[in-house]
Amino acid sequence: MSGPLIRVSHLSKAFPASDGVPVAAVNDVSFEVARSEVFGLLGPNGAGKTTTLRMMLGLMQPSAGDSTIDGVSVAAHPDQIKRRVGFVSTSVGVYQWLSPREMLSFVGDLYDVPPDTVEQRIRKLTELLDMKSYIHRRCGVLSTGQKQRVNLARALMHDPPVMLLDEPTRGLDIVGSQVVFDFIQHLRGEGKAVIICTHRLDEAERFADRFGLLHNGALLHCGTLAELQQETGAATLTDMFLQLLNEPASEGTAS
Ligand SMILES: Nc1ncnc2c1ncn2[C@@H]1O[C@H](COP(=O)(O)OP(=O)(O)OP(=O)(O)O)[C@@H](O)[C@H]1O
Repeated sequence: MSGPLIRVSHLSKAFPASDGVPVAAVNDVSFEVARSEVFGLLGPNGAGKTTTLRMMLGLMQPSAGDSTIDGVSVAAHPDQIKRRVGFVSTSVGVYQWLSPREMLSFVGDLYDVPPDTVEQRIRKLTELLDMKSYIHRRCGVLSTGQKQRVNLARALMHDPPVMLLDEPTRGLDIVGSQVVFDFIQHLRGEGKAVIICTHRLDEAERFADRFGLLHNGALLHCGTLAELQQETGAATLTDMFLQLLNEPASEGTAS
């Protein structure tokens, strides 16, 4: 289908708070991501990144707005979203007692991928992510970097058009991080639409095509690095953020 693979429109989430004033975790956020495009959704702690991803995945009901993945609305068809999205997060664990091979095969079954295709994909992903030496080892004994490779492979087993990555390099060394960057390049080459949430602004600057800067639930800036530089007058994403953080907080509570 043509048009952006991801369309987030006027997405909002307010949480009730103990003092009675609701917290606007996400406030009227809209953006789009095209095929083969990598979008960096960036923001300091508590900016609303994870809440945005959770709503996009259909794991949390928005207070307002909607998001569509490959033309399918999460509000109308939450059950159809998971087939269209791969999700990588450091908090999504691997199954301790299964080997990467068994786990990938299990995930393929879960998504009704035909057995021949499951085998093909396991072979391809094992090669792509260089997992051959530990593909039969129990996941529980793998290193953090090896587990993350299994997680990346798992997210691609059902070959979704869209990939969401939440802090994919957290806890990884320079080699592990490079594996993630290469994986992102691979996704781009495969025509996926990719969203990455990260605090590593230096990394984001290297691999993302466009950026959305979230602060207190609001998307304050959205565009390419050149566009953001022009808009904010700052040279780097880090400088842009320092500038944002120094602005008086006007958001944060729902109206
Ligand atoms: N279930 C919840 N109930 C109440 N408040 C919540 C809930 N989930 C998130 N929040 C609040 O919403 C705001 C946004 O949280 P969110 O986890 O989306 O931020 P984030 O940008 O992912 O932060 P971080 O980078 O620290 O992971 C925070 O103020 C958080 O405390």
